Amino acid sequence: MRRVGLFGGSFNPPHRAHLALARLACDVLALDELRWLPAGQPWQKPVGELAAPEHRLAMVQALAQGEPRFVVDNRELCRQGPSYTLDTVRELSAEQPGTEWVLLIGQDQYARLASWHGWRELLASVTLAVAGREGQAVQAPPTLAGVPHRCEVLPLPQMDISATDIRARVAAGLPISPLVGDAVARYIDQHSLYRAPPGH
Ligand SMILES: Nc1ncnc2c1ncn2[C@@H]1O[C@H](COP(=O)(O)OP(=O)(O)OP(=O)(O)O)[C@@H](O)[C@H]1O
Ligand SMILES: O=C(O)c1ccc[n+]([C@@H]2O[C@H](COP(=O)([O-])O)[C@@H](O)[C@H]2O)c1
Repeated sequence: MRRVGLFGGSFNPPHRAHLALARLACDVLALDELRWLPAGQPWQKPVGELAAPEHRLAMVQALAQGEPRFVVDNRELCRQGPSYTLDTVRELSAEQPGTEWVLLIGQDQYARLASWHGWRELLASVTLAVAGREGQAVQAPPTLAGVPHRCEVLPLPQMDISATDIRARVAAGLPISPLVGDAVARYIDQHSLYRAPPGH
């Protein structure tokens, strides 16, 4: 059976921890393909400083280029309304029956999974692959106690990188290439993204 990784995010902007997580998942989980899925409306994120869909798509393409197993999928950017992962999994399952779907998330999202739209059906439809984040080891949250689900742990070394911090650094005029790579840093600079201080 084909095993395909699904990696959704606001990617505002995408950064090196995302890339490390995606590469690690491909190798450790022997994925046939990994699909990057930038979210159109990440409905649980505070609105405001979200770069336009075309910018986030271009940055993901820049970060993900050159890896044969990576596919950048823009379906959530094209869809109206809140981006629900369950909608995407349903669509993909209809397009590619007989595929095992592996959903990549960080521990921060695992902890909140029971707040996602249709989370019980989602958990029945995918295998989770979870990476620890900011010192938080992978741990099933109490809200999922007693809920059967498949979960693999991704042994990602701790990477203290967040898109929030990167946006703050851009606004403060600090360098970000080590955090996002040269191509994404150049894109952000050329399109004057994230220059206003957060909250403005
Ligand atoms: N440093 C990291 N280590 C492990 N997982 C991460 C890391 N950064 C992001 N992720 C995971 O990648 C996915 C997409 O993340 P997202 O695009 O929201 O980036 P972010 O850095 O968390 O953004 P923001 O700071 O704006 O909240 C989420 O599942 C998140 O948990
Ligand atoms: O489906 C949902 O209800 C849902 C709720 C919260 C987050 N998600 C997805 O989880 C991924 C990471 O989200 P975020 O907010 O950390 O960028 C992204 O693909 C979101 O669409 C999905």
